Amino acid sequence: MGKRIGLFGGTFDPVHIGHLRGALEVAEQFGFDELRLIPSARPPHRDTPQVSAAQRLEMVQLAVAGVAPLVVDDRELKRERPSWTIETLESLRTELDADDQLFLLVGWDAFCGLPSWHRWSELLDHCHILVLQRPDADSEAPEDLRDLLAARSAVDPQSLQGPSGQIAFVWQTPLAISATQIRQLLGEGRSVRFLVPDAVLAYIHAHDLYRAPN
Ligand SMILES: Nc1ncnc2c1ncn2[C@@H]1O[C@H](COP(=O)(O)OP(=O)(O)OP(=O)(O)O)[C@@H](O)[C@H]1O
Ligand SMILES: O=C(O)c1ccc[n+]([C@@H]2O[C@H](COP(=O)([O-])O)[C@@H](O)[C@H]2O)c1
Repeated sequence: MGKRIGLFGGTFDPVHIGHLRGALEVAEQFGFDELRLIPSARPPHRDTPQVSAAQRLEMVQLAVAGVAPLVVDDRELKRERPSWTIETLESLRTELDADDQLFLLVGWDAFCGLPSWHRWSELLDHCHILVLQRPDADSEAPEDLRDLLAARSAVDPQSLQGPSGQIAFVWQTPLAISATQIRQLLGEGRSVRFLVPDAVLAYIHAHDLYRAPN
């Protein structure tokens, strides 16, 4: 039987417990052999992050060290172009067996933007998509996703068959935490303890990240 591999891409500016708790819960529900967190080097649809890709990567590495099955995949940092997910999937597929199942985790807000992703109609050729709820997000799917949802949604997330091709909505503890909130708190000189792992907190302070310019 093929492996079950989860993928969770993000800007992770910085990684926080909304990402980490969701990732771990989904990994347990789906029995993933591994769940790869993939920091974007150059996120396609947003301004350049405040913190370098290398530092965002280091924070993700600190956050998941020793927390199986979460691991870090740094392939997007090695590409000299926007971090398009379709290219990440294509590159992963060249390393895997044909029957390995890939599950791309995306938060609801990211999922709603799917039709604007590079070559988006090809994504499901390579993976299943698992959508994580975000308590702070709107609940209506955009018009241009309705046909896809009607054709590809699985009623029971545990019933996803084959290496790719379906969409499922998954439950995880709702945590209304965002990296934006964390950057804002730090910019105001306030604490982000318990919103990020202690090792990430220590890294942020050691490198003086996200402080408002004097
Ligand atoms: N609290 C959360 N619960 C569930 N999914 C989340 C949560 N925070 C982020 N995500 C998802 O994680 C992925 C990466 O998110 P990202 O790194 O942009 O974090 P963010 O908190 O949304 O950042 P920002 O506030 O800077 O936009 C996206 O698919 C996003 O929807
Ligand atoms: O491939 C694309 O065109 C694309 C467009 C927007 C976002 N993504 C990916 O979606 C993930 C979440 O993005 P973000 O901006 O919310 O951190 C991250 O892995 C991005 O690389 C991908």
